[in-house]
Amino acid sequence: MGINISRDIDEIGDEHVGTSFETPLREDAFEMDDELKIELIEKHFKEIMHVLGLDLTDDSLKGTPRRVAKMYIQEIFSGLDPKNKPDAKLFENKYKYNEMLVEKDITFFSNCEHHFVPIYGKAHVAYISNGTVIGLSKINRIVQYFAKRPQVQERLTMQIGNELREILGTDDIAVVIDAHHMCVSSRGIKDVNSSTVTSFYSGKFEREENSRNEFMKYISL
Ligand SMILES: Nc1nc2c(ncn2[C@@H]2O[C@H](COP(=O)(O)OP(=O)(O)OP(=O)(O)O)[C@@H](O)[C@H]2O)c(=O)[nH]1
Ligand SMILES: [Zn+2]
Repeated sequence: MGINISRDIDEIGDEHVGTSFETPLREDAFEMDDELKIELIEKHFKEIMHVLGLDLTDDSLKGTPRRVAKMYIQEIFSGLDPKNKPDAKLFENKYKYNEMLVEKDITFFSNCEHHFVPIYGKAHVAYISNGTVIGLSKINRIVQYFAKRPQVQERLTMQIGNELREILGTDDIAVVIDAHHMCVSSRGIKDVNSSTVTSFYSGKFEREENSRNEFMKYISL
């Protein structure tokens, strides 16, 4: 495929201003297949290591550019590609369970889009059924899918909330994320104790303090 990555990077420019909670992606982001992406990242990561002065003939280092490239595409940034989006298995709410369902302490690992170092923490999610029920593990999978992108925590929170709202066909969704940013702890200000809390409330969770308080009680933040 004749994709010139240097040209593509130059064309991004400085003007891109995100207007929503969508991850800012180039329009042709999915024209490259995974193998080509891995080859290109390998090539460019090799150059970064070379510039750092590392000896790429060293036994332990020579496989690193490809390892990093595979890890980016197949693991830590796999959530950029919609083909990796989890199928959400839905069931009819036969038992007429009308209270909130809370899936809490969902551990996730993401990466900060400003520094490309880890963000890790817990997501807590609640919804009130509008006739359909989602398989529990699918909630965790949705969190993991959006975490596997370069992220800011605000956007991650909103992407999870919005996806659940669409899949479940209800506005009654709550998401709280409590996370550590290694760009804050391991470099820069080097604060190892602070964490960041973000929330998404819609429907009853937005309107009714009682619903929010009940959710808070369950996740005991
Ligand atoms: N709002 C928000 N900011 C984030 C998130 N992750 C990292 N940041 C911040 O993004 C900012 C980038 O600021 P810059 O001043 O361009 O980067 P920097 O010079 O490396 O800043 P320092 O981290 O203060 O050294 C930093 O303040 C980070 O703490 C996030 O999820 N949400
Ligand atoms: Zn950062």
